[in-house]
Amino acid sequence: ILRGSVARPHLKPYMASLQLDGQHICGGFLIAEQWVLSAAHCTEETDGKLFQVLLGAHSLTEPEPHKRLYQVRAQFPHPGSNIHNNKDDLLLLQLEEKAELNADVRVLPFQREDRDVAADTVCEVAGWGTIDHSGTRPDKLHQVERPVISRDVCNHRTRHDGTITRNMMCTDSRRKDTCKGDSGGPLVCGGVAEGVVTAGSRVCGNYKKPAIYTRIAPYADWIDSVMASADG
Ligand SMILES: CC(C)CC(=O)Nc1cccc(-c2cccc(CN)c2)c1
Repeated sequence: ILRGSVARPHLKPYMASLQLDGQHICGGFLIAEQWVLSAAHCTEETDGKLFQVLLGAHSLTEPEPHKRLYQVRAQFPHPGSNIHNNKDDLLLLQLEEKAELNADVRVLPFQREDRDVAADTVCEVAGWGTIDHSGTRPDKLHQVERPVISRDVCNHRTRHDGTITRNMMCTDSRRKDTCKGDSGGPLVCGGVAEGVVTAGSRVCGNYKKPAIYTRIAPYADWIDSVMASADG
């Protein structure tokens, strides 16, 4: 998160850190006791290895009461996701067991009504992604508030030039923005997850390249079907 602030500890108890060999790679969030939602492009550099999922954390390194690293039983990238574009950039992770829910570990509801969030709505996004242009990675969770911008503005020739589909949404990226390592985290508007951070142009803090999110509502049926099929 560029030019945000340190989050209030454990006030975003749905946040997950997707890790490989103890290193934070991407964000994610708890959508059910045994399920985390993130971004499919986070698996681009994992060479087929499964993530480990850290829940209940504020600091990535310090001991905290309800912090716990969960093994992943299976990962389900959306079948339409690919490395060439941001389409269907969603990843469902089934935890090896149900997460123990408590004050620091809680499920975040996601939007099921497929209707655009109004432009200028101020939403918030959090993550352990880089916090400056030198690529400094924070130990503590950061957050930032960002206004939604309309799909038409985001698709302008000088911005994302028509690549933003109905299944995506954008927020203003002037100065304050998401960045490397924030992918997979939720865009929360009015306490509900409306979008999942995607890397898009992999540029941060440039107003010409608004932040892009995969809208969740259009994928509610896919999410439900994967959870139902794997839960048995
Ligand atoms: C395997 C993946 C972690 C590789 C990757 O995602 N790289 C990367 C590099 C630079 C910026 C970003 C990035 C992320 C989230 C939002 C944005 C845009 N604000 C950029 C992402």
